Amino acid sequence: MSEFRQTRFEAARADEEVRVARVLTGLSVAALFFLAGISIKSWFSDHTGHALALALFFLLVVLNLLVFWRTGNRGRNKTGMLTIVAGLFIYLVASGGESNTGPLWLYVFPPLVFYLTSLRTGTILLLACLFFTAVVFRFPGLPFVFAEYGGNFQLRFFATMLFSSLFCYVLEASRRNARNDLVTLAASYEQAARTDELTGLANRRDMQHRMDNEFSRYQRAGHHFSVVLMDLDHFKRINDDFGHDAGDEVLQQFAWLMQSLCRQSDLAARWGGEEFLLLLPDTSLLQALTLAERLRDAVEGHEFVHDGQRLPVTISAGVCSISQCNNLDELLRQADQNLYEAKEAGRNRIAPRVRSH
Ligand SMILES: Nc1nc2c(ncn2[C@@H]2O[C@H](COP(=O)(O)OP(=O)(O)OP(=O)(O)O)[C@@H](O)[C@H]2O)c(=O)[nH]1
Repeated sequence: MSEFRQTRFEAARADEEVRVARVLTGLSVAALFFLAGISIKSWFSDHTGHALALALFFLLVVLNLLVFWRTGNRGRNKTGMLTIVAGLFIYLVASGGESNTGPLWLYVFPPLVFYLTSLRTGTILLLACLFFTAVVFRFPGLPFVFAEYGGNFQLRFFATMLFSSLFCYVLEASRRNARNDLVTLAASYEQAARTDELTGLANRRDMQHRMDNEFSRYQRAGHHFSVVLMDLDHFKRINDDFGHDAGDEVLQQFAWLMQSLCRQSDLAARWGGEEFLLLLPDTSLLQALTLAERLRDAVEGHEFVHDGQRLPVTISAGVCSISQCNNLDELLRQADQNLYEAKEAGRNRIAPRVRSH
């Protein structure tokens, strides 16, 4: 998986976590209403023990919500809620709830558990719950079991519960697959929107975005940066003399050469047809001039070959540092002016020329 796609997946996972936390808060509040309602009803139906047990679960849900609001720990909130719900279901199955209808609440568990956890953890938790239910059904004489269920109910409960669990598993698995496909698709479209198709470099839009960020960084923390605006000399002649394919190949080879000479933190972009822009973070004018000269020299020395023919390729470049300008427009204008001067001065050179350079 490419680094870009990996980042997108991580961002999607983070979004999902926030969404799940929001849904979980909603579910917790809904659970509070249900627990309070049934607890009050049980109290007035003289099922005091059941009413108190539900009130205890009510308090646990409140406590879990308060801890979450205080700490913002989503993982603990999820584990807390799952533990409470599992505890509630164990209690309902073992006690029978009101009129032995307790196990019916277990149907809520499969969708909840698959939504909140991974498919694997969900399956394990669900199997554990079903195992506990089977023990309660099979051994009604155990000390913690207060309910006895008929054979018919047991059979139907297990059959429907298994079907519901399988169905929830399949639904959740396909939801996750669809989400992953969407993230992959979105990542590839996003990458395409930021990349120049021919050279694979960043395109103008992406470069503009990165320069905006770099300029904010400069304003905030004073981190200097420089740009190198480059243009292939007499590129039209290459197209005219050797064909458009030869021109394309030169652009690709030049892009490769440029990237091989840059640092990982630098950004190389195709700025226009045969114009390229290098963004050099934390780089002074002198350092940028040195890099530009190295690149010019490398291009001059590189053998650009197409169909066995050597192509005459050189570049001119205009260099500028943000320390000389007030804003990005001025920076680009100055780099362009310097490039123009390099062309005027005879091409295959860098401007401005400095003594030490
Ligand atoms: N093969 C190819 N050519 C391109 C591409 N984009 C722009 N060009 C060509 O680049 C040439 C640029 O020509 P000019 O603007 O006259 O510049 P130049 O010939 O490089 O001359 P100077 O810049 O003055 O040195 C044009 O012929 C465009 O058609 C591309 O993607 N592929």
